[in-house]
Amino acid sequence: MNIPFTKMHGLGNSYIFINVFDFTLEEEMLADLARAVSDKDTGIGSDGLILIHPTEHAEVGMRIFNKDGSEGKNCGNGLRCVAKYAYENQLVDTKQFTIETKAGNVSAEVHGDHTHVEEVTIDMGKPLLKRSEIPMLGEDKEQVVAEPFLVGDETLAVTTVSMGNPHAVFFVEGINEAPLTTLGPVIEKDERFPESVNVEFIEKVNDHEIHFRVWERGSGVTQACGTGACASVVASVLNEKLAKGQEITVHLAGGDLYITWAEDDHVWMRGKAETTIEGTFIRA
Ligand SMILES: N[C@H](CCC[C@H](N)C(=O)O)C(=O)O
Repeated sequence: MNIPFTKMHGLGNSYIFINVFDFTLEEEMLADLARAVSDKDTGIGSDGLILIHPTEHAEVGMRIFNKDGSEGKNCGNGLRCVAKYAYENQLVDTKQFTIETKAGNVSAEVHGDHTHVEEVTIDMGKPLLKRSEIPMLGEDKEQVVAEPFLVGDETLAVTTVSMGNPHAVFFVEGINEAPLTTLGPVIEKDERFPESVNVEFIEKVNDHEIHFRVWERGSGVTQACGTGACASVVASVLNEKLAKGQEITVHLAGGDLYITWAEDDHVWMRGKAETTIEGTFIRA
């Protein structure tokens, strides 16, 4: 089976995009296909697979699959790439449009023209903050903010935020020493998170900047995570480290995202999206 694809990334968080407006993929092959295209040796190499699909609920739809084949419900870097692709390939004819995700619709605005979109702004909607909405097990209380979290022989302080997908955010001193590859995979699969969890370690730089590193559910260490950057700004405001209504520069390994948790509770994300490869994946 010859499958046309486009490889794109948001700050180095790369996905293989397949436009299924005019190309049919069977549902039962998607998890295996995500694993296959993501493999750097036998596939194309990426953090996962994203389908760009028609929908009656928005101008365009996005489904995201992680490197391990699991399906996520939202993807900030993926959304910016989908918006770029949709406008450049004239799936949409306006610069502002909606994109359907498994977590609901978001609004996108592309910056550029039909020949090249440089940057995209997404209204990611409102974060979900109740323990049961993350979801996270434990006594049901309004929010999980700086809650003691025993992992191994360490007691960390966890703040949880959902952007339609679950995030566990931890503040560290010295981002380059964050226990990303040691505690990341352990926390990801911790039984307190029945749907697993994306794990972020962040460090405040000043009132307008944070450093950010991520261990992603189903993909491991990635260069960037848009929903994680949104969750990290929300967590920082909840911990009174940053102020609501301010644009925050989030320094991710792959570059900077500009995130604002607005007074109306909507989270805004602005950043680049880039295309690197167009080709055909040959699937036995
Ligand atoms: N990299 C994505 C997040 C993928 C989330 C996925 N790992 C999951 O929730 O299972 C982003 O830019 O938001």
